[in-house]
Amino acid sequence: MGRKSQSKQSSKKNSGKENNKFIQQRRKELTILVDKVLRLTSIFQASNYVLKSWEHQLEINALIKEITNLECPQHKSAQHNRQANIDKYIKWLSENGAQFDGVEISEFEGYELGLKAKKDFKEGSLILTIPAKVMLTEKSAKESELATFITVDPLLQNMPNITLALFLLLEKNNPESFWKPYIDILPEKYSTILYFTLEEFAELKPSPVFESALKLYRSIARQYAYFYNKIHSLDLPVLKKLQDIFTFDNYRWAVSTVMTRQNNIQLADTDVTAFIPLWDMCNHEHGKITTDFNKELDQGECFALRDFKPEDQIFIFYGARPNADLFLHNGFVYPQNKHDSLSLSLGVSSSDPLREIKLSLLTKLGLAGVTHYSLYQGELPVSAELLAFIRIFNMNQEELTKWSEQGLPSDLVSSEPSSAEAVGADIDRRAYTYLLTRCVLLSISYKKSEEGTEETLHRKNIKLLKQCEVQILEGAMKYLEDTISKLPAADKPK
Ligand SMILES: C[S@@+](CC[C@H](N)C(=O)[O-])C[C@H]1O[C@@H](n2cnc3c(N)ncnc32)[C@H](O)[C@@H]1O
Repeated sequence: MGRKSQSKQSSKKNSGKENNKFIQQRRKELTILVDKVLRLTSIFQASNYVLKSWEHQLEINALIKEITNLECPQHKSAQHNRQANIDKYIKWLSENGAQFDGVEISEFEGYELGLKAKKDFKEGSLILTIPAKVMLTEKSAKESELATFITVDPLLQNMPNITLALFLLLEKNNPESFWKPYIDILPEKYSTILYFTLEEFAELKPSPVFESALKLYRSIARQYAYFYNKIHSLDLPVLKKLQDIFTFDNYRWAVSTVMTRQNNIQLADTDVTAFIPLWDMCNHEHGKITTDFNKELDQGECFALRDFKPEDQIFIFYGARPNADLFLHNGFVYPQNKHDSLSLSLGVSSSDPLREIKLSLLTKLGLAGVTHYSLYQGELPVSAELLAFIRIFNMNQEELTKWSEQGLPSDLVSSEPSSAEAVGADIDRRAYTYLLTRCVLLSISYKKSEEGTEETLHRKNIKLLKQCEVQILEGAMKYLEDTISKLPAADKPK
């Protein structure tokens, strides 16, 4: 061997050593950061936690930023063009028995991809059939090499959505994956809150979704830290495969894919979390559930929720879910949402001298542990539970004693005229006026809230969400004013 090639080899060896040293150093730094995330996200969430949650978020965000800086240079996935992968996807679906005659995948402004009708579909007619074999499910995960980890991990045993996210990551990294054509048409990133900047989180205020979003982010950061530790400490071949691909960025992608696309299907009498290809290309509109799993034919079936004409976008109904839920878990807001509601945080203060008796009445009605009540969009904004709470909250000692003497004071949880009569206009006037004041103050706080100027998809969604919440408040204020004005004149003082 010549001197030149010897020195080449030794310099290669040296650079290999350097590289190893660098990787080890990076691992060490990551382990320290991940431990900090785990500790921060495990802090007991006391009742005054809300006050601290923002400070907490700042700390967690700073750590995650350091983590992604260390992780990402090596593992940034190459940009991919979804459109370019559609043909292969369609071929794979056809070859595996999916039926979708008269339907094509197309881009729609404001929706990314969706399904387009190429022929007439009458309401109730069959649009798609998707055989179980192309579905990527928690069952597929349990039958894969991931099973060795699932059986020893308590979190995975109880959380099929996380199992599915880890399985998706493994399959994404497997060039031979049966689901490769499916995985290749998935979005590269999402508009879920896992992709929000700190400024965007802050702009959510005063929406109650602000707290839920921080909570969700903390929970995913905690999961990431938990699995990072497991993946780098347990001696399982499948975890070795995950070591290089399990980054925060990849985990939030996998979790967001699950959040925005998962479905539940009944396989052999058990509920299974699944990705259903093509079906999950349908965007949401108001309607009814028209998708089902046909056990006999072992396939998912999707029927038209209304008439669709050629060139129309084909929508499905994602279920009766408020915008807060769609925003948090699906990364969009549906302004015409007939199932929208606003969550109000209400409780009896620890300094209230009538706290005990109020709590005991709430307990009788099964409302003792309830900390949030819904205000609905539409004609009847006050739920029965909210009405019961505001009635009890506004009672005096004498009224509380009287209502406590009844076995089950069910009239309190009803807005029927006979119940309203039993409760009396005095209590209801105080109750409705209290709620009206709450709504007025809340709606003022929305007007004062700050908004960013840059119009990103995240900001568009935040703005829409807050507009929908203000609409619910305005509807409720109108309803409450009307209701108060129709109450019988005040009872004469005794
Ligand atoms: C099951 S996927 C539907 C296909 C998706 N558009 C795509 O490009 O892959 C659900 C996602 O589609 C988008 N989406 C669905 N319905 C929507 C709607 N009514 N308005 C805006 N975006 C919607 C949201 O990003 C949501 O997370």
